[in-house]
Amino acid sequence: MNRLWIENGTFVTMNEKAPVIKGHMVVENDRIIYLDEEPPNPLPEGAERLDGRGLLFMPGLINTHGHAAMSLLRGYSDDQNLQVWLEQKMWPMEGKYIDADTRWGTSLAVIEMLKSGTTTFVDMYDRMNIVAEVVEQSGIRGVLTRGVIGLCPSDVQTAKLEEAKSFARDWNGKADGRITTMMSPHAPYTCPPDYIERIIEAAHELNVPLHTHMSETAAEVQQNVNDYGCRPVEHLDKLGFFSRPSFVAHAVHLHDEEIALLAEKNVGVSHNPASNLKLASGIARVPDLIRAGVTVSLGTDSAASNNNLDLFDEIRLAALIHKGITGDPTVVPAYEALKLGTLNGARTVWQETQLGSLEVGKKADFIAIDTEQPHFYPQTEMVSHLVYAGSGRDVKHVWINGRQVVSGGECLLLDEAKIRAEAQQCFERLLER
Ligand SMILES: N[C@@H](CCSC[C@H]1O[C@@H](n2cnc3c(=O)[nH]cnc32)[C@H](O)[C@@H]1O)C(=O)O
Ligand SMILES: [Zn+2]
Repeated sequence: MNRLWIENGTFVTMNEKAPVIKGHMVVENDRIIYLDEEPPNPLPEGAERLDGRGLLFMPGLINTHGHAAMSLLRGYSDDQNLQVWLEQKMWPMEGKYIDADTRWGTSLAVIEMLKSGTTTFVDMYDRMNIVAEVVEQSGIRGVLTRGVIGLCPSDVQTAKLEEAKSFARDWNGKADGRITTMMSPHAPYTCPPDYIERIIEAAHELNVPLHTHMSETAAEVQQNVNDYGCRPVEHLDKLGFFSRPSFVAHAVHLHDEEIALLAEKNVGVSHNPASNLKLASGIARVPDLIRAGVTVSLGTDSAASNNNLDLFDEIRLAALIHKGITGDPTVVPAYEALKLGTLNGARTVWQETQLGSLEVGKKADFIAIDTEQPHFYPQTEMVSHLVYAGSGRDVKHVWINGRQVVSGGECLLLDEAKIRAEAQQCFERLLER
């Protein structure tokens, strides 16, 4: 049995009953078994002890949308809109990817996420067996899905669908339960309606949730109206997408009725503010979504449209841009922003009972922030400091499923120098290929 006793720490729990606790936490194997102001009594036998002074402990961040392997394309195409970026820049390069690119691109993304405090990430990509292997090895938690683009002959569509099904079936619950799977049409504009229906049917068959990109740009919404006579929300609803547990990425361009429908059907929204700003897609109606009762969480999208995978940036952006665009400084206050990156992420990926807050009985997925730095002083409103002054660079230690995966800012289970070197080489070879 493994026990860890953290003494005299500050815990931002994200549990509304006791949001900040100065005290002690005990982890046994993969779970939190004690969290209180008083020291545990009796003292946990044989526990490793950690002096929590100067550290702030909080739940690991949950990144609910991304494409990890695209980190190889960081900086490859900046300052373009989605359509040009995707069709003229990303797809041609991704078409040249080989297994090694996915492996080292994903590994690069995973070390970046771990070191900046993300303990669970959603990944929609291809060659997902490789992604799952990286997840297995790195200790991170992944909600993984083989996204499919259906702009191809029907035999290729079928082959991709079968690959996505096998992946979802084979890897669900693997890596000590750290991996769960979903099915995903890439987007309504890249998958014909009958293909989306087949994907939904497969999700029913396998009993897994659904994920997709939706209403990211105004142009995409207009195209949907031209092609199918309705906007993407209605389109997906008619196809039966929301009949399964599901969440969508972006949801930037929404009418009131669409927000109401997402709330009614319990569809989560992964808000990706940096990616949406950089590709000039727009700004999602986050305060309205929250007010309507939609579960909003945060995603980085890929490093090719962000350009980093530090979820603290998304938290800060979510807290700032909606104030700016609504003219109301009370929207998305600090605690709410932090909740989007933690508890709401857990809710979005259907793991709210296990993740997203520090509570007895939940999984031990948590991070330690080094608060002995000028930007955390005076040490008063620590939630405010985390959101408005903090960043992923302040993360010192990370535990996932009770296992320490980052110590003193270094990944314990992955060779960071090798990953950086391999990623560099992969990119150079991609350019030559
Ligand atoms: N290559 C697969 C699809 C993989 S899903 C991941 C896809 O999402 C694309 N992608 C990444 N970011 C975004 C975004 O913000 N909006 C739409 N697509 C994106 C990315 O370029 C990649 O092609 C196939 O052909 O079936
Ligand atoms: Zn995306």
